[in-house]
Amino acid sequence: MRFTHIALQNFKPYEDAELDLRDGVTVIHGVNGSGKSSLLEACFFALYGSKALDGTLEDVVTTGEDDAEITLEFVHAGGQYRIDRRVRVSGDRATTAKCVLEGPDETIEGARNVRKAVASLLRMDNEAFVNCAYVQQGEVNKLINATPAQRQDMIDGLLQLGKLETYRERAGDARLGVEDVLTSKRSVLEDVESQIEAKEDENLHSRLNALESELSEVTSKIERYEDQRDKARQTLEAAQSTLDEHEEKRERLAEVESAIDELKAKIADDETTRDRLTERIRELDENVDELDDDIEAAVSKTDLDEASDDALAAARETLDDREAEIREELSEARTKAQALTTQADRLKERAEDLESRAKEKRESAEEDEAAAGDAAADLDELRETQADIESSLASIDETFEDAPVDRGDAADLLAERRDTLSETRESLAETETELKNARERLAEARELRDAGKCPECGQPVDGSPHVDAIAEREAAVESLEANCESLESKVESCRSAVEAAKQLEEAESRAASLEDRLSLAEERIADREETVESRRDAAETKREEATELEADAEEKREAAATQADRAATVKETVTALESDLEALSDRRDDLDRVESLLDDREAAIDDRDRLREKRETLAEVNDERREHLQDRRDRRAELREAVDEDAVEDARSRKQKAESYIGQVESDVLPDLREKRDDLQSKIGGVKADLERLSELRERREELAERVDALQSLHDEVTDLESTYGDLRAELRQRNVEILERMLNETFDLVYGNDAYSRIRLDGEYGLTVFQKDGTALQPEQLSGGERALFNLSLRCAIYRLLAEGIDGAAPLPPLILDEPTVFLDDGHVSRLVDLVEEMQRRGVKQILIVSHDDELVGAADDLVRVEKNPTTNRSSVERTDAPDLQSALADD
Ligand SMILES: Nc1ncnc2c1ncn2[C@@H]1O[C@H](COP(=O)(O)OP(=O)(O)OP(=O)(O)O)[C@@H](O)[C@H]1O
Ligand SMILES: [Zn+2]
Repeated sequence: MRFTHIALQNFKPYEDAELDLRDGVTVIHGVNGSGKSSLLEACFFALYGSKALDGTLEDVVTTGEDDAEITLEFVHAGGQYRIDRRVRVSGDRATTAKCVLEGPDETIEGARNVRKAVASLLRMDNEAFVNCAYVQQGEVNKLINATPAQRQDMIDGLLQLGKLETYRERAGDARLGVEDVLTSKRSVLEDVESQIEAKEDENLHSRLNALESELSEVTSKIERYEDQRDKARQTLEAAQSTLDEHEEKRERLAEVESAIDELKAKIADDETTRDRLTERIRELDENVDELDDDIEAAVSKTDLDEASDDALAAARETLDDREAEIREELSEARTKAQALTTQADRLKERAEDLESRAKEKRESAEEDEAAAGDAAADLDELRETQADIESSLASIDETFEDAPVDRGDAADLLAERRDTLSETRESLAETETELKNARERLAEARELRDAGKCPECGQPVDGSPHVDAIAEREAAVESLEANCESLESKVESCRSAVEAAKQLEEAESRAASLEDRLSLAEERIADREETVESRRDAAETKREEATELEADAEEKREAAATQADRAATVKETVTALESDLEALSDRRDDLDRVESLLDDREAAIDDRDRLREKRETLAEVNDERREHLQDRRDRRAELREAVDEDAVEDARSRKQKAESYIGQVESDVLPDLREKRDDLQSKIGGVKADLERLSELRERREELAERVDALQSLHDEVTDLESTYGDLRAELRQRNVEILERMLNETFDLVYGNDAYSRIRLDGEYGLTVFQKDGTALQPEQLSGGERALFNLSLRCAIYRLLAEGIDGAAPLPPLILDEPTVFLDDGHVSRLVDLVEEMQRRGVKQILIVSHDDELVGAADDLVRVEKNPTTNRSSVERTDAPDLQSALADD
């Protein structure tokens, strides 16, 4: 197995690192803390995950980062493999977010699964890996200080000898299991044997014979008694049938007698009924006579010729015709009365409607009249207002007769005069300023002159060439003062002119508003005049309309009265016709009475005839009954003779005797015998079952004996197997111990080469002893630090070789990894270490990874890898230094 590539991201000090690993010796170098050990740890972690860590999972993630990723590629047994792991930190916990092993045949996911797969590929778990292939920094004493038992476990584990122990234990378990079964089967067999003995002691066959002969005796007794009993039953039955026969005859006699009684009673009954019928017939005859009288009286009330159905029908037809006529007339009269009443009502309604409309018109006329009155009053007021406004306007117009402008131009005049006033004021102000300046200049000139200087230029002067200047300035002042005065008076006159124009303007605007009011008043006057006229006209028209409507209403009322009168006349006709109908109904009632009397009479006659017939029938029936009665009496005489009392007595005593015999046999003798028989039968059944059980037990004994023999031989085999596994392991271990001891001695000689020690002994229990030349034994712990380091290296390399040779290339071992192996070594021993590395290579170790600063080891490298840490970012990087540059790289170091 060889690593081919490792890639890291945020693993411990690494930010982003990638490295191809090749065959041969790779030396990783760099200063302390640059990240060399971390690179090896990364390989180990990639293979085994958290189990490969001393610390916790979050330690592998670069402090301050959330994710770390590690990818390791390797070849193994000719296949390419790749492991990807990602660790994620969240909060203060880290978890494996991804873990995948891609192999040539399958892809495995999940940290546990990947770890198991790696352990089975390499045939070593993480512990075995550090014990064999990966010599960690500072772990010099681990194997030296271990107890022999720990060493034994470790080396047995690496050599898979532990499996033989497992098999031996399993064989042991199997042996114990077989022993358990064997013991229990044996005790069952003993139990069965003692049961057989007990059964054989019981003499089962002779007991069976005795019981069977007793049973046959009892059975024949039972048969005899049952025979006797059956005979008694026959006797009993014969007696019983004699008794039954007599009983039946007696019953029949009783029946005949009661039939005779019944017949007699019925005959008497029917005779009574016949008497009653005769009486009833007589009553009905009388009833018919009475009805005849009634019919005659009823007919006389009608105009019937005779009391017959035909005469009745004819009379009814006449009545029906008459009724039809009356009803027709009646319906006509009713319709007409209804029509007239309706007309009268309508006319009355119409008259009322017209009257109310006339009333409305009159009321409306009143309202119009009142409105006209109001308008007329308004009109008076408005005319007064009009006159007032007109006189005000006239007085304003008078004002304008003397004015410089006409009404309408006063506003313009005012504006014009105001402009003139302000212009004049401006001129005045300018002139005043000029005057002030002139006065100042005059004063200056006078001061200069008084100081004897030129008033013009201020230079001292002789004579008075500039006196003229002062006179000019005085004249200017005077003229300006005169201008001021005239302007002031002009301002005054302008101001009063403005005042006058203002008054005119005010009068003008007042006149405008008066004119507006005047035109408004005129409009309203016109409006009121129109209202007065139109409302008065309207009132007149409405009154005329009202008069017309009232006349119309009067007419309608008269027409209504006429129709009401005519309706009353027709209603009288209706009443008369209705009383005619009533009279007809009376006559119909008379006819009904005659008819019902005729019906009664017919019914009475029918009744009488029916009763007569019934009376006849009864007489016939009674005659028949009397004949039957005679028959029954004859039969009774016969039956009385047939009953024989002596025979009955004899049968009775025979029956009694038979009954008592049967009772005794059935209730005492037979049950006893049967019980005895059942008891015997069940005893025989018991003995037979015992015999069967005995033969079963004998069969079971055979089976058990066979099974016990088989278990015994199985037990012997399993015991053999158990001891074979134990022997085999001891033998193999002994062989391995011998080889390991040889290899250890070879390696130790190679790396130490000191004359003080003669050899190292590894005993069967993996105890280690070092012998000095003089034969004194030393424990490895007693060696010096450097010696222990060399001893440890020798032991590791020996184990590695043992495995590599023992496994015979079937599963090539992982690379040999040494972290700082030179720490305790002096220069001479470093050279020997180089020899050891070369020797290992010669012996077929394909890939060796060494972390070291040592120049000599660096020199022995096929490949040199340099690890550096950026001092500012504190992140490590890794770089391969190719062989040609090796020397120069070393020179810099
Ligand atoms: N989780 C982490 N995040 C960042 N840096 C870390 C982390 N864990 C360790 N380191 C840093 O990595 C460095 C340790 O690296 P390592 O032990 O590989 O150094 P080394 O080159 O083997 O040193 P030496 O020669 O002293 O053995 C230390 O500087 C440490 O601060
Ligand atoms: Zn280190």
